[in-house]
Amino acid sequence: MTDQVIDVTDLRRVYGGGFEAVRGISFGVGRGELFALLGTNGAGKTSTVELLEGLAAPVGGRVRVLGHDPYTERSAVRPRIGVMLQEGGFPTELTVAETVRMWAGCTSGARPVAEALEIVGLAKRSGVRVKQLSGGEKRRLDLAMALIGRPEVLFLDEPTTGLDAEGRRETWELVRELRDNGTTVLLTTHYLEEAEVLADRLAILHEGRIAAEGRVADVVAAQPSHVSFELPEGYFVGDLPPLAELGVSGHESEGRRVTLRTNELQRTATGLLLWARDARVELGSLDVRAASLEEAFLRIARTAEGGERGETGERGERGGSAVPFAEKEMAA
Ligand SMILES: Nc1ncnc2c1ncn2[C@@H]1O[C@H](COP(=O)(O)OP(=O)(O)OP(=O)(O)O)[C@@H](O)[C@H]1O
Repeated sequence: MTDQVIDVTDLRRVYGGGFEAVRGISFGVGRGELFALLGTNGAGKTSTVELLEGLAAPVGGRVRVLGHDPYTERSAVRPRIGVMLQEGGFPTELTVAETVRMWAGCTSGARPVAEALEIVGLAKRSGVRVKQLSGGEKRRLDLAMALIGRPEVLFLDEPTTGLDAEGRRETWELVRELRDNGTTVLLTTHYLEEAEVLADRLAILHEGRIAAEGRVADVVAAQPSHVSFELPEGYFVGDLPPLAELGVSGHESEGRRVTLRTNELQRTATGLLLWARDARVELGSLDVRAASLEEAFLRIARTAEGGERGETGERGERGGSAVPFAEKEMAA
């Protein structure tokens, strides 16, 4: 008996017209873990999650949720999972309490309605019609529905879209509590900060493939840091010390603006500043920036669009590697 609650191997999904939306992805999510699926638009997040929820059958590969095939063994899986969709689409004339009660009536072992509303902070709005709720309150109602059956696994599809900063933070707090109480959570989101704050591990999907996967810190650590600056009139990149000696792994320059990429930020920044001091060079708009998840994400998107100048843009190993792309070796 393994504690792998979601187990995906070489999963593939092809739509009617022959379009391959999911191109052989593999990942696992352990019990009580919060796993985030990030991706550029059209990367295949929803297509993947629908396979995990058992809404469609894959054309290839294997999915197991709680040890079962969610499509062919739907009745074994469905009562144990909760799904929060992007658009709940509930009748808007019913009140909040009526809506949850209706849903609870279709769910075995449902929580009491009042408890579900209390969890999502809608207790005081129970008598209000759904059409009168704010966008954020509607999202919380969607979450109440997903929680009604005390799910072991919770699928959250863009749970904070449309929420203001406070609403987003409240939802994060709630999701964290659920995870801390043992619920396994699979989250898709466009908000990098959301993944950074919540996820134990994440995968970045691009064009149906996993471009990077791992703990947030590992995905970030696989990215280079940047030092950018403007050289004074009459200076060029060639006037800098040999870049390899500064620990630089790649660079771009446009006019006098230079950006250095490095996995040794302190060495690069120190070497550059010592050179500038000794050469009496004033570096303009100096910006020293450590790697971030946003950088990892943008880099995947940019490289896929044709590659950054001066880079090879090779893909790293799929699934399990936190290293998305190889850096071009710098010639000294
Ligand atoms: N029913 C369908 N028929 C054909 N192609 C589809 C269908 N649904 C989705 N696609 C295509 O599959 C690809 C992946 O779509 P999907 O909705 O899974 O991406 P996503 O990562 O969830 O995107 P987004 O972040 O924009 O919601 C897209 O190119 C999309 O146009």
